[in-house]
Amino acid sequence: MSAQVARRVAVIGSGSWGTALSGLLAEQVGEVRLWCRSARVAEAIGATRRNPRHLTDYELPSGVHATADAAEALEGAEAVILALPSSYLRDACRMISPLVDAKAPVLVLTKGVERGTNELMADVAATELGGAWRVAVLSGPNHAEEVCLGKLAAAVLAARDADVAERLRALLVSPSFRVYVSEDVVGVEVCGAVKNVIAIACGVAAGLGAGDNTLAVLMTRGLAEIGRVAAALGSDPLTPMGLAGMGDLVATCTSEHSRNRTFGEALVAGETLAAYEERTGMVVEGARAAQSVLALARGLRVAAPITEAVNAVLHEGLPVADAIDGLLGRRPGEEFYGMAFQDKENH
Ligand SMILES: NC(=O)C1=CN([C@@H]2O[C@H](COP(=O)(O)OP(=O)(O)OC[C@H]3O[C@@H](n4cnc5c(N)ncnc54)[C@H](OP(=O)(O)O)[C@@H]3O)[C@@H](O)[C@H]2O)C=CC1
Ligand SMILES: O=C(CO)COP(=O)(O)O
Repeated sequence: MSAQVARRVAVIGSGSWGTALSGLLAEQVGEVRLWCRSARVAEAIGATRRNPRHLTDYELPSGVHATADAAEALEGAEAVILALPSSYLRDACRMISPLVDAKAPVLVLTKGVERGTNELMADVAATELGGAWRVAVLSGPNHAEEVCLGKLAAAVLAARDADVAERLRALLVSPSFRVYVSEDVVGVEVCGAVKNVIAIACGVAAGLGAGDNTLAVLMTRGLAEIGRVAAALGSDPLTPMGLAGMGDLVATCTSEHSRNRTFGEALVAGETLAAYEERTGMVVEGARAAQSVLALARGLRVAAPITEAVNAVLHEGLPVADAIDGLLGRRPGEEFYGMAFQDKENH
């Protein structure tokens, strides 16, 4: 890879974000090879320059070459971008592992915590592809629907190795996409996973007719929840205040583009998770993260009441009204209990 750009990078996953990011990368990179799960999708992109399943109005630049052949996608790739839902990340990493250059930096776009292991996505990628030093994560208020239109957005790219961060940042920066860097991989990942759960709660509240004050309370107490989990994992207390935390929380909890928020609204209207995902063809990561974030929080002995309520509604059959009663029945105490600067016994 040259100091600024690469000749070729691979994007693994052709959902909304993999599609939009491929277009963004094509501004800096000679060739972007986009791996699609389905040969039909790859062929359609080749023939029409459009992804038939996601962002269907978006015309991909000619520098993006779609293929369903993982070996072709990864051949000569100087960097690898993983744009898959959390449920499929480990299997996909295992599938591509023999094909990835051992020195290529790996950027994870997935926002979630793996179910069962409660591992963060960068850890899954590092285990399966080798080398935590070369694995970075990107997070922030980045709805694909807006990024592909060139509407101004910003993200934080976190890596343990400053050189890896700079090499990956150079691939992505553009006049419409600002990329900041951080060393706090864990904090950035916690923000991205937990905000999706809070966005479902906001969608439920909005669907029930909640006012702006209520939604602001949910977001702020959601940020406290993010902060407690992140602090308990030893991450930088400032990270939740940044693009991956507050920035993405606000975008996801308020945007019409958010699957998590609109799923919350659909749930109140009577739609199931399976029906929503089937209808939209997209993932609601917060529904999965509700379980794994709760398990993580319990293991760390930190309170995550909103996550607990969302999990109980989605996975334990608790009626929404009872979940709300449970949240409102909690006594409001110290605003910042359980944060880094407080005694851990207060969690
Ligand atoms: N969309 C966005 O704006 C953003 C998304 N993210 C994160 O990026 C990650 C990817 O999300 P996104 O691009 O939106 O995905 P989408 O919700 O748009 O699409 C779902 C993706 O999952 C794929 N898929 C479905 N079943 C399988 C399977 N069995 N094995 C492998 N892949 C499968 C689909 O493939 P197919 O197309 O063939 O059906 C499709 O690519 C998520 O973690 C999300 O939170 C992060 C920032 C922004
Ligand atoms: O992470 C995202 C925007 O930054 C996408 O959020 P949703 O998955 O809720 O659409």
